[in-house]
Amino acid sequence: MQSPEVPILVKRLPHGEDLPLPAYATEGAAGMDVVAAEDVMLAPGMRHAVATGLSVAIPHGYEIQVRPRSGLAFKYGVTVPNTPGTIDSDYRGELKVLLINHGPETFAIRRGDRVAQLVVAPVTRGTWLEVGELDETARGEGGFGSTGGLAALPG
Ligand SMILES: O=c1ccn([C@H]2C[C@H](O)[C@@H](COP(=O)(O)OP(=O)(O)OP(=O)(O)O)O2)c(=O)[nH]1
Ligand SMILES: [Mg+2]
Repeated sequence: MQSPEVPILVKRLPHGEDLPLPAYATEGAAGMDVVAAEDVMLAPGMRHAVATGLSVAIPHGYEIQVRPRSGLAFKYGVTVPNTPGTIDSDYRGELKVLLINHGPETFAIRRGDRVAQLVVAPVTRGTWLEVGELDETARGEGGFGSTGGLAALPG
């Protein structure tokens, strides 16, 4: 089955003019890999908002989520601290990829490297209905491990 496609307006900024647009690496990929538009030396523990050289206009009712690439996280400890980053449909500034280096070594980002992936997603907005009492449930106020630890559930 074909996935629905959402057209997104994209503008290349001067420092991103020669770079490829974010692209799906395979037919079934959920995210488009996005490349860095700058060189960055990311020392251990440091963060950086990596330029992509792109600004976008996402249709109303959609967002773009900026997610880490698992390969960078697993091999180097380099990930997105605000994952999933949110690109609002009304944002017209440069799309940036926030990265943090949790690894022990400086991570060199070269212009053109695929640093994260962009997932286009529908947005569901809520409205508040204020009440005095909420309905009772079996869970109630239990949370944060209330159902037990890592072992399988009994039975
Ligand atoms: O990884 C990200 C996250 C955000 N943004 C841009 C697009 C987004 O629409 C805007 C605001 O993001 P967010 O709402 O997460 O940040 P905030 O700290 O709440 O800032 P603001 O007060 O501007 O909403 O910043 C990025 O370019 N990359
Ligand atoms: Mg915000």
